[in-house]
Amino acid sequence: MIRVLMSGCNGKMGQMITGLVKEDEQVEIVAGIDTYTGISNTYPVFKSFADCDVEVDVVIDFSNAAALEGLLAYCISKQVPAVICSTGYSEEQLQKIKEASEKVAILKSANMSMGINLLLKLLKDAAKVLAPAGYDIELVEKHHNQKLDAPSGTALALADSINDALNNEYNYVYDRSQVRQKRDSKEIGISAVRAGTIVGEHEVIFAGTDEVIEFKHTAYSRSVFGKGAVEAAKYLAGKPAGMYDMSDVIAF
Ligand SMILES: NC(=O)C1=CN([C@@H]2O[C@H](COP(=O)(O)OP(=O)(O)OC[C@H]3O[C@@H](n4cnc5c(N)ncnc54)[C@H](OP(=O)(O)O)[C@@H]3O)[C@@H](O)[C@H]2O)C=CC1
Ligand SMILES: O=C(O)C1=N[C@H](C(=O)O)C[C@H](O)C1
Repeated sequence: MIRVLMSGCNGKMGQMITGLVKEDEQVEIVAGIDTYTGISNTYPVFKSFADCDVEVDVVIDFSNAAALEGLLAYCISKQVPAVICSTGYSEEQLQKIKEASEKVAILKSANMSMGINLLLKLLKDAAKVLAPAGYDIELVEKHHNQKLDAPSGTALALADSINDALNNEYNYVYDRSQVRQKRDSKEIGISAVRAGTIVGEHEVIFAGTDEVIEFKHTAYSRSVFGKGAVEAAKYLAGKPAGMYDMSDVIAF
């Protein structure tokens, strides 16, 4: 049995995974970390990583960027791999994650669904054909009204995947409200909508002269993220130090 420490266990994703692993014979949650204490679980819940004294094989984190320091310190000192699914990290925090991966196994992914991870690959091919032909690239993401960060981690990952295929020559434009000039051809526009209970929608638009191609992914349930995270935890438990992502877990 793989013993999971669920970071953010009392949040939307933490509770989704708590439900999912009840049906899984290979994985059990043996402890949780959360600042919110309004939910009672079948496992002990600690307010911080420093308080956790339960032995675990892997951490799954769906909490908040503010939890990163404690998470990395715990994983390095206990030599426990981490599946990091939270979003909204600063450049400095991303660098800390990279440095930590030299000491312990880390799998970081802003989106654990199969669909988005396939899209990350497909977009590279599309961008290599369409960008040189003069197509403009825009991304629109839509999420629920409780989401803290914008744009979504997934939107940034999709833009990075496209930009990577285009020699990283593109700049990201998040807010056009103060812009008083025409669109530059080497930009990727990224727009965010926050409304209701939308689980997650990402649309990538390649717009040329008289022709538009759109790639769209819609998550109808958080289970697509939860299932991916549990598979990632099974994959990562026992792995040596290094930086991993969902392309290591999902074979296309
Ligand atoms: N990679 C992926 O596929 C996905 C990633 N996400 C990301 O996962 C994160 C969590 O999402 P979601 O479950 O919807 O959010 P929620 O706000 O529902 O849950 C987060 C939980 O973490 C707790 N928390 C906040 N700060 C800390 C901290 N410093 N230490 C410990 N616990 C903390 C929150 O408590 P409190 O309420 O007291 O703040 C809350 O209970 C977000 O960053 C989101 O973008 C979400 C879905 C899919
Ligand atoms: O906060 C969410 O809900 C989600 N966050 C992730 C992100 O920021 O990309 C993934 C998913 O879209 C849901």
